[in-house]
Amino acid sequence: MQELLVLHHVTVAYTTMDGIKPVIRDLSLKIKEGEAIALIGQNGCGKSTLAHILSGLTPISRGTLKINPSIQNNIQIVFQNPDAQIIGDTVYEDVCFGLENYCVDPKDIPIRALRALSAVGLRSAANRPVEFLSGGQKQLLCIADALALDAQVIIFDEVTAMLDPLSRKAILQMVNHLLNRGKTVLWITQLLEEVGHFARVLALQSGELVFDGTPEDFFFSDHIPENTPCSKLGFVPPFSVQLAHQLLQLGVLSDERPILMTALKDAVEKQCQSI
Ligand SMILES: Nc1ncnc2c1ncn2[C@@H]1O[C@H](COP(=O)(O)OP(=O)(O)OP(=O)(O)O)[C@@H](O)[C@H]1O
Repeated sequence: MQELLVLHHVTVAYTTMDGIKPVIRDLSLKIKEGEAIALIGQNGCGKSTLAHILSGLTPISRGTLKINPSIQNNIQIVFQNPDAQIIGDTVYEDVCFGLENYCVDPKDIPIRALRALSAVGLRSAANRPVEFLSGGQKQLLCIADALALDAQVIIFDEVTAMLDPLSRKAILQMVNHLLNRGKTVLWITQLLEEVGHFARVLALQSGELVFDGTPEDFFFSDHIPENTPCSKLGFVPPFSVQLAHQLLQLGVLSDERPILMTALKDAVEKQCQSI
């Protein structure tokens, strides 16, 4: 798979009243076509800043960012705060706004807008004024805006924070669908149980990339839970991972490394069947 985004020793610093404050420190990273990446880290560690660098919204102070020409103007970001990106008066107008800005053929706009709204469950709210939407519905609308533009790379910045469990599940299924269509997804989250939906996990700490690997290695690289990168870096693993570690220690599981609750259930069922 070709490299789409390459960060080479990137530093971003802001001038504050206390002097120059680096928020991304000497970070190198390659993102390839079709990758499914979860980005985690505590509040203020620089996740959104990294997302803004990758989407060209934040200039870098030092280092380089190479964007593959095939994705120039084809990276979309869904922001943490939906009010920061909603422009239209109605739900339908908001999706159309982005399409018009990207000079999409006017005859294709209604089809693409309504298809994107259907994908997030807002088709029936197309004519509703945006101020009548709940916070979670506004977030779904922002996701529809990005879907309508059919971007090659989509960055989701903590988009499930305001969503109920069913909407969260639906969005994660939609992300899976995007990945199956070859899209590249960077999923920023504070919810470690979501990491199991992705193939690669990046962890940031004070602007530094402190882990880059598979979720399995992040949660299970050592059979002692306290020695895994997850615990050593101060993250609390999701309940399913904590339970899996206990079952591994008890010998109920042998070498499985389930992260999602569904995977844990499957692993336990398999063991039960073999008894
Ligand atoms: N324009 C700015 N000027 C000065 N400091 C900034 C600016 N934007 C962000 N910061 C600082 O950069 C740091 C990283 O912010 P960022 O929003 O990237 O963190 P985050 O990991 O996304 O946090 P959260 O999980 O709370 O959203 C924070 O300390 C923040 O205060």
